[in-house]
Amino acid sequence: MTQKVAVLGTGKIGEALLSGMLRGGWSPSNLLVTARRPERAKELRDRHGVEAVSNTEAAKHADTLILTVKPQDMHTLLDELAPHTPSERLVISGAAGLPTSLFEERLQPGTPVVRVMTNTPALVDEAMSVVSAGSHATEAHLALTEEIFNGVGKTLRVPESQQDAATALSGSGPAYFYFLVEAMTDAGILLGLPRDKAHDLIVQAAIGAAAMLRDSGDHPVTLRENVTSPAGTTINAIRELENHRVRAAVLDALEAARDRSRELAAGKR
Ligand SMILES: NC(=O)C1=CN([C@@H]2O[C@H](COP(=O)(O)OP(=O)(O)OC[C@H]3O[C@@H](n4cnc5c(N)ncnc54)[C@H](O)[C@@H]3O)[C@@H](O)[C@H]2O)C=CC1
Ligand SMILES: O=C(O)[C@@H]1CCC=N1
Repeated sequence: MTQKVAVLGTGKIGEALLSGMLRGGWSPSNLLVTARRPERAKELRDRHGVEAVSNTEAAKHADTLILTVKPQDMHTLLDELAPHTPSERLVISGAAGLPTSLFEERLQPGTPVVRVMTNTPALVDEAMSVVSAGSHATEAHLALTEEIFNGVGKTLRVPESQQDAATALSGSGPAYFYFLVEAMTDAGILLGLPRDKAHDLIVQAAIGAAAMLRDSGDHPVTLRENVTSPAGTTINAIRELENHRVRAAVLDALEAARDRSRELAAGKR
């Protein structure tokens, strides 16, 4: 049977996923999108050749519904979907924080729900999408979810109890690296480099370091030690990072992100 998949609330993440599915060979005729604004629906139709429908039409006609609205908008969407969503639909939530139990309570009894936390590198097929099953999701539902998200990068299954932590590490993770690149580029300005050259140097250092982390098989400590010459330049910088408690700041920062994911689950806006 050909699966029909609908992306509901097609913003940044929804569109990244949609474009990845199209690149991965999904036919536009098997995909539906929904959007809040008619101009956005037209944009998606023009850009990707997919049909834009209402949320209730998507619930009626698609086998799988991928919900990519903000957590704060999910309750309104579920109010709309609940009366029109048969229990055999696979519902995939891409929202931070929200547990599968919330969807199971709001939709028909027995509805299979899968929770996924992806990240914006989906736009360049380098996402990490962390996948957890709700209580009615089977191996087949997880496999279909992974097939969809493998189109935009890698997938990893975790128990749902680890999803808030995964959100802090990998959902939000790219933002920390961008923040660091921004700060390091400013440091280049401080040291007298033109901004474009500073940017190029830092971005290439980031790409090179990422490739080493992925491909060398070496531990990050070894990779850092290999850069850090006795009485050299790097150790002076490392001393300042330690003086400023950057490691402790990272631990606190990711814990704060994890805590916010839990707050979203509790419905805190
Ligand atoms: N931005 C990121 O890096 C990541 C975001 N997420 C999650 O993905 C979800 C979406 O995030 P973004 O794409 O960044 O947000 P976004 O704001 O770009 O997209 C959400 C879209 O949903 C639409 N929408 C809201 N209510 C709607 C409704 N009732 N019917 C139809 N459309 C509706 C909005 O108009 C908007 O276009 C969130 O739940 C977020 O937690 C997950 C991983 C990473
Ligand atoms: O900041 C957020 O809430 C979303 C979820 C993970 C990344 N962005």
